[in-house]
Amino acid sequence: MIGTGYVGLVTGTCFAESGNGVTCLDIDEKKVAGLNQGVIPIYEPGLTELVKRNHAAGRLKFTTDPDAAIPTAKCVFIGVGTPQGDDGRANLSALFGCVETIAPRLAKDAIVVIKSTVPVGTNRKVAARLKELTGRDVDVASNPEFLKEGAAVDDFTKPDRVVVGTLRPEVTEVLHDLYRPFLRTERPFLSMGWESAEMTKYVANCLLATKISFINEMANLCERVGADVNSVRRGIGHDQRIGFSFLFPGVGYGGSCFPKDVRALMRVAEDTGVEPRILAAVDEVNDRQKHVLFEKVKRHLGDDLSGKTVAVWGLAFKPRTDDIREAPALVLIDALLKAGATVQVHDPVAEENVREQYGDKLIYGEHHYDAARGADLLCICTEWNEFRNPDLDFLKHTMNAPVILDGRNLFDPADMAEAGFTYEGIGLSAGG
Ligand SMILES: NC(=O)c1ccc[n+]([C@@H]2O[C@H](COP(=O)([O-])OP(=O)(O)OC[C@H]3O[C@@H](n4cnc5c(N)ncnc54)[C@H](O)[C@@H]3O)[C@@H](O)[C@H]2O)c1
Ligand SMILES: O=c1ccn([C@@H]2O[C@H](COP(=O)(O)OP(=O)(O)O[C@H]3O[C@H](CO)[C@@H](O)[C@H](O)[C@H]3O)[C@@H](O)[C@H]2O)c(=O)[nH]1
Repeated sequence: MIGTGYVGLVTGTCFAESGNGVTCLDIDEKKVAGLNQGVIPIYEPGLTELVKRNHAAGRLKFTTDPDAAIPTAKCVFIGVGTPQGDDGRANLSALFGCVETIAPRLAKDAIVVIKSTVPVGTNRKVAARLKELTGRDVDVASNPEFLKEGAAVDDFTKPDRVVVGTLRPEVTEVLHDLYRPFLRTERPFLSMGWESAEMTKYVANCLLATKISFINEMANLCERVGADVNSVRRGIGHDQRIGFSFLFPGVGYGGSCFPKDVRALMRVAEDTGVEPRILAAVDEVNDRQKHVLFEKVKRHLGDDLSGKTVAVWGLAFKPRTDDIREAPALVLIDALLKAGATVQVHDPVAEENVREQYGDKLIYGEHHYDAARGADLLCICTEWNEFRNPDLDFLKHTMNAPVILDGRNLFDPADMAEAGFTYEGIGLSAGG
């Protein structure tokens, strides 16, 4: 397994858990040294125990040495990052770097499996490059990953479906066998061509992102017309054609996937002469949504925030992860700092990552109540469970003013008014 990030470490560990011998290869020496000592570089529920158990059992190894990982492998999974490049396209330099590394070391019948999210055409290019480098046809399979951070182990071991794109049925069979332990209870294993598998990953993410931007736009509209988006959600969600999932309004989607994948598919569309109108709107609505809380802050405290203290609860792009890539909270924090505010923050697990980026520009509360102490206003950016039932009386008396701007709609406006708070969510109305 090449790459020990969210996808690589979870995939490698879960394959080891189902009885396979897995060697994880990464270029990050610190990460690999840590993993060999049981230090898990990311926060992901349930992962630490699995890594430690399989490492101790000798089924899961970590190395920076390609010679220790590649020559004996029957399948070589590539799960390195494919971040957004300068022009919005996916940057595939790490992926093709791996191809150069593995080519001279590949066993004769090894299958190369691309797990990273890659634009259409990439598997074909990888196969062509491997042929140039090895002088033979190497089996290449597309196997996009659909796990969510914060629920990665669960998603991997109980997938809604597994998608593989291959050229040969024999390759499909090897991957089917590998995934069989996770496919009991009739979970589908879907085999298709390279291009379809590559597109499936982008289409899934872009549709989910579209739902979020759509409901965010509707929430903003609800606010203007005095409707309540939660009531509207109930009103539409029971229609089985619509459903309830992924229609929670908020401060915009973040993370290492949706933002970059929407933009990468836009570039693919443009490159092939299709104008990506919906994708462009999804991206633009999301960028704007990340500023909605700051606009609300200014309405409450004015444009100049010097001398004001603003608290921010939740820094990760979603709960149960320490990942702050493209996190909406950071857009808010940047705007608050620029306007002169003192910013006091708390996140149950992402604080260390934020500290690396912001240092002493922020005040870090050990507890969420510490971050709110003395604040003129509290913003909520991530729906961590521990934020859902605060001691409102305590909060009211320790804040400088009882004002909450809730980017995740954790509370009922009527309850908050009764508790003596000025409270605004996203698209909420006191009338319900
Ligand atoms: N994070 C998710 O939830 C998620 C879910 C599904 C798919 N994906 C996709 O999976 C891929 C990986 O994402 P991630 O979040 O796990 O990335 P990540 O940034 O967390 O980890 C990538 C790892 O690859 C390593 N690496 C980079 N170049 C290398 C090389 N040449 N050899 C060995 N190791 C190398 C890095 O050191 C790092 O440890 C991306 O394409 C992403 O779009 C991510
Ligand atoms: O109703 C919703 C659902 C999500 N979000 C936001 O959307 C972002 C992404 O959330 P989520 O999808 O849960 O997390 P990711 O870990 O980014 O997972 C997505 O991206 C992965 C990487 O490609 C895919 O594998 C997953 O299937 C896909 O859900 C977060 O900022 C959430 O706050 C909302 O605002 N409203």
